[in-house]
Amino acid sequence: MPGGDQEPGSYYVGVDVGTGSVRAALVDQRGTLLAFADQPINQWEPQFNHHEQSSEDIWAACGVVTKKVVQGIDLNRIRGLGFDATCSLVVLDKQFHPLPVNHEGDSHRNIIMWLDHRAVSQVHRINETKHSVLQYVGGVMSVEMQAPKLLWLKENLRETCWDKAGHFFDLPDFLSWKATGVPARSLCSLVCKWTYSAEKGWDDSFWKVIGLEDLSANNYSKIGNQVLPPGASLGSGLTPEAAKDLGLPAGIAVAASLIDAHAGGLGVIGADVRGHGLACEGQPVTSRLAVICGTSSCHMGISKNPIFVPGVWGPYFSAMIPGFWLNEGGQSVTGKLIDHMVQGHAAFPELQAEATARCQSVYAYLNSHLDLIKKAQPVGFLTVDLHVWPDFHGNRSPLADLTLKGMVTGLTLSQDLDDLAILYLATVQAIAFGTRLIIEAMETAGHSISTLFLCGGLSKNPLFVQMHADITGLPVVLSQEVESVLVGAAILGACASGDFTSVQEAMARMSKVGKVVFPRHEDKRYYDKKYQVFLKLVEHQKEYAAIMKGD
Ligand SMILES: Nc1ncnc2c1ncn2[C@@H]1O[C@H](COP(=O)(O)OP(=O)(O)O)[C@@H](O)[C@H]1O
Ligand SMILES: O=C(CO)[C@H](O)[C@H](O)COP(=O)(O)O
Repeated sequence: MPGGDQEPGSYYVGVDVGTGSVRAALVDQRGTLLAFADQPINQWEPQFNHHEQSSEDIWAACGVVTKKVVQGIDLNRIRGLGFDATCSLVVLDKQFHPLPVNHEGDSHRNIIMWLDHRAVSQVHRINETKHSVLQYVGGVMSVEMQAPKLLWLKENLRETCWDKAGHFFDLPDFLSWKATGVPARSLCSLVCKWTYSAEKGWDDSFWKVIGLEDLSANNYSKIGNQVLPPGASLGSGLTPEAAKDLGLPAGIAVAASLIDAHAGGLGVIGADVRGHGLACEGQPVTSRLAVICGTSSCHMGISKNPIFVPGVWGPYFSAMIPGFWLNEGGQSVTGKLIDHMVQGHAAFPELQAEATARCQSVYAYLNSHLDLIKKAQPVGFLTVDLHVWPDFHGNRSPLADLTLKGMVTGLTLSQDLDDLAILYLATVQAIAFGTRLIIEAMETAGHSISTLFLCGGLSKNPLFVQMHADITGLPVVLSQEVESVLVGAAILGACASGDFTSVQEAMARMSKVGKVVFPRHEDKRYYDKKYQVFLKLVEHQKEYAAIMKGD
């Protein structure tokens, strides 16, 4: 029933595998979430900067959440299933069994997570080649992409992993393979993380020059030779075995997947904004920037023609929305950084006790505490002499420098709750200044952005949202459904089912504006000054590094 005129009551299941948990939702054809469930997933950090997960654990968690969201409903109404996930590297042997990605030989831990920075030496050597594929990742390959991780495995775990490996999957593609038995890869993962070109396919010379020419054997069968656009229907749909694991009907359509940030983009960027007084109303969708803020933040901007933004990933053709080029800016740790700052503070136990006593999250408690201590001034002004540089895990965009570190200036001897709240505020502001820096880089290169569309766990934090509006000077749109990434995954399932003729049509029907947060222009002068300090911080950090390198 193309054209969105399907019978009332058609449902789609979206599954979102984030860094910390797996979420599922049952979504109707208007994009409304009818049921939601989540389940935490394990992470291991056997050494500093090594982060691992288990594909078996993750698949089991998928089954827990999908079974919950379809409880009590007529399963015959479910027409499609879509997955999104973090861009982590899954390693399987020739029989599709997990292989260890660690020196301990623990094959349960067969995923190198996206935020793993073990392959620093490998990525330096890859960047030194100056190969032309690097133009399409902002000029510098990130240690978080798959090529350096593959090279690390070859150089460090040759016998236990590399020689035995039969299949290297991006996590979103692992999930769609597990569901259907079809080892096809999504254009999204291969273009964004594996140097595949939508127009030219794999580049043999790249894999050869970095020492991984063995991957080109059998027409790249280990890393993917069947490539489908996100939302395309896979094989004969959900296999009976996977149907049992997930508690869903066998044979329902399963879509080629998306990386989680890209699913968030799909879930928010196409909404009808009429009547909200936004500058993007009546303007091309290219004036919108989707910002997906979870453990990390990803800044997804699209264009009709390729735009090369130094230090910002892409341009990637058709990797998120078919027919559009995508630039993806990012900050490697945002939610993780806020949690790190808050949980590491001496007053954290007191904060936890206070928040628990009021049945609030620690963030809600901190936000109301800041309102108490701000007195007559705007809350953001509490950080007049406290400034943070947020790159505790290197800079992804636009500086593309993984050696950068976090900085805080303005510390005192105070260890009380006020001190914790103000440090938390300065951290949230630093993340928003990072977004401003990314937007400026994108605009200098040719983007013209008038409106932000935020989603992900951090968009549940009103302070985080207001600071993004105030510091960028742009209005922030929040979706009607807080779990917009899951709407994006469900849009994939809806497309695979054939209920919509295109991703664009499904986006227009299923993503909806909820709330709009406008910037407080009266505070602009203050934030401009803080931004000047922000830029000085990184300049000074580079000077310190140069001094320490000198004789
Ligand atoms: N209710 C909330 N209020 C404020 N911040 C939140 C809330 N829920 C989650 N967060 C923040 O969002 C981050 C996790 O976002 P999420 O989208 O769940 O991550 P991921 O997709 O990476 O697993 C946490 O690190 C936390 O800082
Ligand atoms: O690289 C990314 C997208 O291209 C993301 O940062 C990565 O997938 C992790 O996402 P999240 O912060 O939602 O867990």
